[in-house]
Amino acid sequence: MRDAAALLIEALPYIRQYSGKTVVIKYGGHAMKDEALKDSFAQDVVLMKYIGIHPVVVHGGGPQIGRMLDRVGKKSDFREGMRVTDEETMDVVEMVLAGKVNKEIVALINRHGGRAIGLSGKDGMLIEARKMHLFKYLGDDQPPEIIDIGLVGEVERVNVEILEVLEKSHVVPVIAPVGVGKSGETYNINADLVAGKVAAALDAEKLVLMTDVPGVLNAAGDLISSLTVAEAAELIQDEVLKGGMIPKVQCAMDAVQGGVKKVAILDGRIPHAVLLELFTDSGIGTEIVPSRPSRRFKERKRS
Ligand SMILES: Nc1ncnc2c1ncn2[C@@H]1O[C@H](COP(=O)(O)OP(=O)(O)O)[C@@H](O)[C@H]1O
Ligand SMILES: CC(=O)N[C@@H](CCC(=O)OP(=O)(O)O)C(=O)O
Repeated sequence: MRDAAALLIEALPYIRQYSGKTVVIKYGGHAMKDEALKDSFAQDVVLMKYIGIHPVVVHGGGPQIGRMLDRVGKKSDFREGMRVTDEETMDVVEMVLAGKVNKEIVALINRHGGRAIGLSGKDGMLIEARKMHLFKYLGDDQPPEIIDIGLVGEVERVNVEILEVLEKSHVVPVIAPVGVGKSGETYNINADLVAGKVAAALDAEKLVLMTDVPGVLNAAGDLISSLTVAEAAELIQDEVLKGGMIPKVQCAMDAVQGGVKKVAILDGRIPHAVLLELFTDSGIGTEIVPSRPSRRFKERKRS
């Protein structure tokens, strides 16, 4: 009993810090595997809202899209963590993200006593997007090769009006990473990138990116508990970060530089990962900070 009281008291300064503030949570497709974990995530979100924090959920659904593409006989193809998206793939992506996955998370939060509402980037023109191009470096003497990855978008603008209205209510917004272009075209956007832009547009107190590894790992596989923007850029350049971890860390860097106070990448396989990160002294996962002039970054062993 005394332990429970001590735990609540440990949480008190953090509850005071976050109460009345916005926390954006990116809920990745890989962290949605297990029913008990999904329940603990929904409980965390509901508890946050009840104690006066404004949680905003941005979800992924990469594995779910992959399974649906398999069922219709289409292969998944990725470049630098981005799904190559032709028109047929875009239809499947929108159906899975804005339909099935979004409504599943909304229902989950509501089942745990919250009031969630599902939005895609098209609702209220929430996420205005433009086509993304990837550039491949071919040497100093040549222009880079432009890689066309189809209907993949990057966020041009987040129209936060609807989110600001919801902040004043009991409703938790749950956002699917589908964007809308100037001529009404639909874009598939990496969910981490959407979460970063939404957090910056809302001037969020914290951005939490949930994934299926303990956090950012160094070349030896150890967890890096704190990472500056410059150190993160080095890890990308040295190819220590691969696949989906590249846009995740890039989004964390952008968010920090865009004014989000705190950004953490953490293990969504840990029950109540969000609460542990927000409300305990030690936190979990990797925090990304703007700079740390004098100290070397600490590393702790992956448990
Ligand atoms: N240096 C690294 N540290 C941690 N994870 C890495 C690293 N490099 C590549 N990864 C991969 O990035 C994955 C997380 O990205 P992604 O699959 O897009 O996650 P999510 O779907 O949870 O957003 C991890 O499962 C891991 O395989
Ligand atoms: C362009 C792009 O790659 N979009 C992603 C959108 C979903 C996503 O980001 O899901 P996770 O967070 O679960 O990986 C995709 O099609 O898989």
